[in-house]
Amino acid sequence: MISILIIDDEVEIGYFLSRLFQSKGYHVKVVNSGKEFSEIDFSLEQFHVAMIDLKLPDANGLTLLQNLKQVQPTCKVMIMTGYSTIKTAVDAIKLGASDYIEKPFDDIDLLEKQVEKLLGSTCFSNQHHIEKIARESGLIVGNSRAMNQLIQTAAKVAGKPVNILIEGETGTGKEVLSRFLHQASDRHQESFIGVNCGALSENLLESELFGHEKGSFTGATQHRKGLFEIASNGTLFLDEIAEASYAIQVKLLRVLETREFMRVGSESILRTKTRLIAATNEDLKEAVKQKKFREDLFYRLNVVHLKIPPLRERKEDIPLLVQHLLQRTGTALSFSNSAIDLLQSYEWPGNIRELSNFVTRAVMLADPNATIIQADELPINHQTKSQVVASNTDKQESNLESYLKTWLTETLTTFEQKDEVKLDEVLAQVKELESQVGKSFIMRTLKDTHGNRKEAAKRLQITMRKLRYLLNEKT
Ligand SMILES: Nc1ncnc2c1ncn2[C@@H]1O[C@H](COP(=O)(O)OP(=O)(O)OP(=O)(O)O)[C@@H](O)[C@H]1O
Repeated sequence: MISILIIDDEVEIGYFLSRLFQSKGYHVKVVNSGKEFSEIDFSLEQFHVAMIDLKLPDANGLTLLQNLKQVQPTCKVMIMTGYSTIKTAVDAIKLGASDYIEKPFDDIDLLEKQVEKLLGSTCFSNQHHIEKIARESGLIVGNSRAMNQLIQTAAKVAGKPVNILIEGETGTGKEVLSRFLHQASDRHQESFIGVNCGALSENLLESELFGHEKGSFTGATQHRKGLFEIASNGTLFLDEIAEASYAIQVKLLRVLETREFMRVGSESILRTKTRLIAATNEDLKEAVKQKKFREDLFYRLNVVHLKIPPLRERKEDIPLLVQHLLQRTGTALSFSNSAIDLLQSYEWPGNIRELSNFVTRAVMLADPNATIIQADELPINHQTKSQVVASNTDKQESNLESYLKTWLTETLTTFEQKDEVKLDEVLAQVKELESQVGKSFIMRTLKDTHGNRKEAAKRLQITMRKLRYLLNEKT
């Protein structure tokens, strides 16, 4: 693990730097005086980079630099000085420092870059750290250039105190990416809380976000903290932000501008330090043009914009994703190369969520004695490359016909049998039919709308809530 030593008598600076570098997964040791420095056992602790303040109350930074270089010659040293002159900087560099930086730190980017540069010349790389966090967040980066670039950018902005807007079709991994951003930030030990703006009514969403006082509305029997309060030191993920009503948008804007809010039914002002990540599967800019989304809120949220490409545009990621999804089911099964080829020829309108459901079903249906799932066992009705129809067991889209036939045969057989029939079971079958028919229509429409759920719900004349319900997702 990369180790960084900070030597500074200003406790706040030590704290700030340790948070900054700990959030990158580095080990950080802070000492506040020459005395504390002399107490370090360098035979036990190896440092890759040391940041030394030139002015300490009981020691000269240049002397500490020399002492450190004697015991750990490979450690790179960055001098920090509030009284930077070319002379002291040149002196420090002559004595073995690799770089210097002026205090106060106006440009944290520059500071990070300078330290990364020093680390780059040691044996560790930032890439290693990004991969570790991605793994911990359940995010497979894959082999595509687009995803790799996206994750590099995400890693760079994760630690910055800026709002982030994630855009991507349904199931592309917006929530997974936001978890990665949280994990890669210095808030990773605080809470990460997500809320789906489309899944709650306006009143419920307001109370969920801001909390409420006892008696503020019918049913408010207790006072309740809102997510801006609960996740004050952490990250708040607002999924499907375009679904937030105009009134909620106004309230969100106020919190983002002032960091202040009030619980429903209260007049006391509360403060929040929540870091906000919003996600949308529709073009928010377009929603602004159509006056459905507030422009001022859009600009507040869109400080950093991360767009996740749909799976059909990064099919080279499918092998690694499939491997991950298989592991997630706990199976030892794998897919043959031709099976992977087949999966890569499908368009996946429901993106990784659809792929994930597909893998789970393929595992469930696999021959119990098999170790490899072959292409011809896959429930994909493969017509022409890149123009695949759909899966039988998904019972979605055009295979609806075969599902209906099977359903009808099974139901008629039950009807014709003379033994006792459990009507409840038959009715459960009818419910299943309703759900599968709904799902098929939705999947077909999602394909037509390129994954735009709102548009799909509009075309099918159902609410977003119903759409999600029929897809067996969050309600
Ligand atoms: N890069 C990825 N690596 C591994 N799994 C992923 C990745 N992206 C998405 N998934 C998986 O796909 C499923 C959908 O992901 P997620 O909920 O993050 O998508 P979403 O874009 O937020 O969906 P929605 O628009 O419906 O809210 C989850 O099971 C998630 O674990």
